[in-house]
Parts: sequence; C-alpha cells; structure tokens
Amino acid sequence: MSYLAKTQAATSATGAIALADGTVFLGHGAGAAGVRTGELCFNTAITGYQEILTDPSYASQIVLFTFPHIGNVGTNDEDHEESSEPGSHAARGAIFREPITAPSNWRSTNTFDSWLKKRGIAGLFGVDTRAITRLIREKGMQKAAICHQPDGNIDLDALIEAARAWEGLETADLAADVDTGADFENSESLWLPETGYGHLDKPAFHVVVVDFGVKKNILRNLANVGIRATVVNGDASFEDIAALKPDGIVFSNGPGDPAATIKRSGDMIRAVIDSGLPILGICLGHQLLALALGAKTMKMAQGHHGANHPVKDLSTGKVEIVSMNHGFTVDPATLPTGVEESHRSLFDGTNSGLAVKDRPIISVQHHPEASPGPQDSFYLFQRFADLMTQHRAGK
Ligand SMILES: NC(=O)CC[C@H](N)C(=O)O
Repeated sequence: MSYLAKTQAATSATGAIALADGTVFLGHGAGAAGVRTGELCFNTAITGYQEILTDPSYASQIVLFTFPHIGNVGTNDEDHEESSEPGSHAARGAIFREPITAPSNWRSTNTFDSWLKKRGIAGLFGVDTRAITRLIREKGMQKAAICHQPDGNIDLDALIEAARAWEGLETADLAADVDTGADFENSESLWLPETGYGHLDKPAFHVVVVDFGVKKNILRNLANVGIRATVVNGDASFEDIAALKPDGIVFSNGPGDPAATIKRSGDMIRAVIDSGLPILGICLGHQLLALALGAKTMKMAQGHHGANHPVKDLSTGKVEIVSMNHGFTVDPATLPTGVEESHRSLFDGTNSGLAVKDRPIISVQHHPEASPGPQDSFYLFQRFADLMTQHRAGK
C-alpha cells in the first residue's frame, strides 16, 4: 500500500473500496457499516437507484453509479422496491461521487443514507467514480471489498485480502439464495401517479413464474396485459408446475452464473420446453432457456448495467432503449438449428433475445419490465399474451 493511502486512511477516510489487484480508493462511508465483498460493476442509469439496489439480480455485487448525484430524491416505501428482503437479497454495496443531499421530493419518506442502512448496503462516496469506471472498462468487472468504517479505522490490507478471498460469481448458483421461498400469487398491476398500484380483476390468463430472483415489476407488467401469476421457486419440478394448469411459463431474472443454476433447474426447464406451453424468459431466465435448448453462456468483461442501452428487435427492425443488468451472455454462435436470435445489443453486438421457430417460446436478455428505465419493451408482455391466445386457439 502507498504511503499516501496509509496517511489518508489515518486522517479523514471513513470508507474505501479495495480491488483484488491491490488498487484502493479512499472516501467517505454511508449507509450500513462494515465490510461487503462482491463483484464491482458500473451502472449508467441516471434515475432509479432504489430499484437498482433492490434488484435481486445484483446479489453479491457492488454497484458504482456513473451519475454523480445519487440519493437527492430520498426514498419511499411505495416506490419500486424490486425485492422485499434486505441483506444479501440484492446489491451489497453502492458507490457514488457526491455526498447525499437532503431529500428533495414530495414522495420521499426516508433519506437515502438511512435507507441504505435499513437494507444493509454499505455506501461509499467522494471517490473518483470516473477513474474506477475507466478501470472497469479496461480490466473488466473486479473482485472487490467495500467498507464503511465510521471511526476511520480502516485496515486496507485486510480489505484487499477480503477482495482476494471472495469466491467470485462464476459457478455460483446465487438464484438459490434469493428466490422468495413460499409460492405466492400476484394480481397487482403497474403504478400510476394518480391511483398508485392497480389490480387485475378479470385475468385472461394464468401463468407460472419460476422465481430465480424475480423483480416485482415483471409480475405487474404481466398483470397489465391480463395475466395472473403464481410464483414458484426454481426448485419446483415440472409436475408441481403442470399441476397448477398454467397457460404459460415465465423464467425470471436472477443473480449468479446461469451455468450453475441450470444444474439445479435444467430438468424442469427442459420438461417445460417439451410440454409445448408458451414460454417467456427474462435475463437469467433467457440464459437458462438458451442453455436448456443446447446453447452456451459465457462471462462478459464489463457486462451491461444501465437504463440507456439500444437493442434491435430483429423481427421488426425497431430499436428500443432498454434497461440492462447482466454479466453473463448467450453465445449466439452456439444457438442450435431452429433457435433464432430475436434481439441484439447495438452497443456491442451481443445477443439480447431468442425465439424458437414455429414454437411459442421467446426470451430477452434485457429487462422489458424496466424499473428503472424506459418502457419501450413493455410490448414483449403483450407478445407473450398473444402467444398464449394462439396456443389456446390451437394454432
Ligand atoms: N438480471 C439478470 O437476470 C442477470 C442474469 C445473470 N446473473 C447475469 O449477470 O448475466
């Protein structure tokens, strides 16, 4: 460690981020005190920090926000908390440039700082977020340890050691840790400024959502196109699912390495594919579907995390701006015959969706439910409902 790092740590710093390669950034701590390890990524969204940090797909990750002002609209209990459980169910750490200002929003009920504490998320501000982003851009996402040490007594060597000792995301079936456990139903629909969350009274369809860490806004978007959902966890067998007599199946988003989760859920997913039921896969669900169909997934260098990513729907030629959060990707060269690439990222050409020829099976790598982010991809939920309509009509 450098002399400068040591003296700064001894004087004013109350927080730090250390990388496994020994790089250290000192700053000021916020939120929960203590040390958290995980994969460090950057997110380019400029709104929606509450939704981002509660997304279960961020389990075992530390999110650096490239947008400098995070926390200034405070937090509220109603807004899109994508998972209800605090702790390891979502992001472990948050890094931002500027100090948190007093909340300025009519809906705010809590400061960002005390919300971070409540969720068990360690925060760090006052570091050069652009330098860290450039480092990730050049070297890829990093094994890291973040700490908030209110008394300033930071042990940087121990922090670097913690970053090195962290086991990493590859081969980790993290979805098993974040699913909701007990089955539940959803009929809640999307939030509107005038009326708050809505309710689906007369469902046209009933689907089973296999929960690998499902974001609540997926369930609400389904309700908005007439779909009631029963949520079951990723350990469910095909027989459990079939007994619920669904019109279709959704494989949800979730954290960790799809190649690890497929070992636990592969038999069920393959049986669902063979059943002929309409299927929608989202993010981890898309990757699991691809694996079950015979394709391969791989780790990305930087991944995609933001709410401003252009994606092309190859069936219509339309470009949509989407919400993204993934660090693994489907290798389109490995898609078997009959499985077509349906969407592609216009940032780097990576795969962003698939469709099975002449079968009611679609999936996307991005987040059609937004939360946060643009709503350009809401149409996918209707596309899924249309597949169920056709399936019912025997087409
Ligand atoms: N949002 C997700 O479902 C993420 C999928 C997977 N864990 C990845 O990082 O690629």
